[in-house]
Amino acid sequence: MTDLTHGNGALGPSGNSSGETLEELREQVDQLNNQLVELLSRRGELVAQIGRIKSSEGGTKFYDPKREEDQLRLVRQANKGPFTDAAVSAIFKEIFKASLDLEETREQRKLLVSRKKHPEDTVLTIGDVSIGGQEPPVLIAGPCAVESEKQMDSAAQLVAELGGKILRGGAYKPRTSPYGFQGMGVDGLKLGRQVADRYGLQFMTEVMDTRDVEVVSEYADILQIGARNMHNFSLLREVGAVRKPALLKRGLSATMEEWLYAAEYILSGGNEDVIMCERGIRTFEKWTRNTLDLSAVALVKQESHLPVVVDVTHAAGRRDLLLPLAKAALAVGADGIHVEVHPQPATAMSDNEQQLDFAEFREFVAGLNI
Ligand SMILES: O=C(O)C(=O)C[C@]1(C(=O)O)C=C[C@@H](O)C=C1
Repeated sequence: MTDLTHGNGALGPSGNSSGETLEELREQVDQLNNQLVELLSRRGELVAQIGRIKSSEGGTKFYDPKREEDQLRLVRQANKGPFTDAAVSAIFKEIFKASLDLEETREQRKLLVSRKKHPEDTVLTIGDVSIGGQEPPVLIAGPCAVESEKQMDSAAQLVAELGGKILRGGAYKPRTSPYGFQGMGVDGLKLGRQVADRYGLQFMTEVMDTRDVEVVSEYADILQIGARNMHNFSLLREVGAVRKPALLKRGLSATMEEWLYAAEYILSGGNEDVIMCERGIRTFEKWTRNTLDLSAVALVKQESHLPVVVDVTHAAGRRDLLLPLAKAALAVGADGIHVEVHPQPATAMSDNEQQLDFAEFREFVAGLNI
């Protein structure tokens, strides 16, 4: 039925063609409402049975868009007015939504990232490194970008010497300018892998594109998802489909809820090994590049069972704040610290304002005492 007019066209301004009074008409409407509620209850009971069948077959996904579309088609065919097809469809969509709520139990509606679903801390084991729970905090360090064998080798040697466990280094760089250094790509992945193995470290590197998830997984121990990609749901799904731990940075302006939902994308794909990484958020403050949100660290640790680390390098964008921020992060319960170190920050191909040189890194680690 297609009716684009508004109102009850056939009736004159005085309204009533049957001669019934307002009260009589309202009484009939009340009776019909009762019948509609009764029909809705019967429908609800049937749908709840459908839900039980789906659960008993091991299903966790109750939403079935095709079934809803088929029903909407039949409903539109049956519609003889006066409501428009669009109006009837909207009513049925609400019914489907309420029906879905009936099918999913409270338990099933809890997020996988939530402590309500998983009360114990998740402790990730990556090679010989454990992160989360009561494990001592882990140091993740290395250059912003993989630039050369010499640069990576010297950084990795120092990271290992000072007790770092995870070597970082970007082979694909998300740069503000398309003319900035974009990273060494696969050659950078190979270099990072070789050097990490040489010093007994795990290798973490960023994956930016769904098309690279496979090759990055081949060389890296941890897939980093950068802040700018936290909302890239295709990438999150792709990382959810692999069996490699992922470090998920919080988006520049993401709320804690959005950040946790982003992690939920990965967990719901079957990849349960996610590390949350707070790296500062955009605020009105200009003296720091970002504002480190320590409450997010404490709160996400309360709400979620996943390990949380803090990237102090990007949090403030200033070397002089790295140590106090790292100490504060550990004090509120962070499971690790992420920091960038480069043999010659001044000539680094990216982030030369923020990376520590070797002497500063030694001082930082000594001060941190982890
Ligand atoms: O038929 C189903 O599979 C149902 O789950 C029932 C129902 C419905 O209300 O009709 C509910 C939600 C689904 O998205 C599709 C249909």
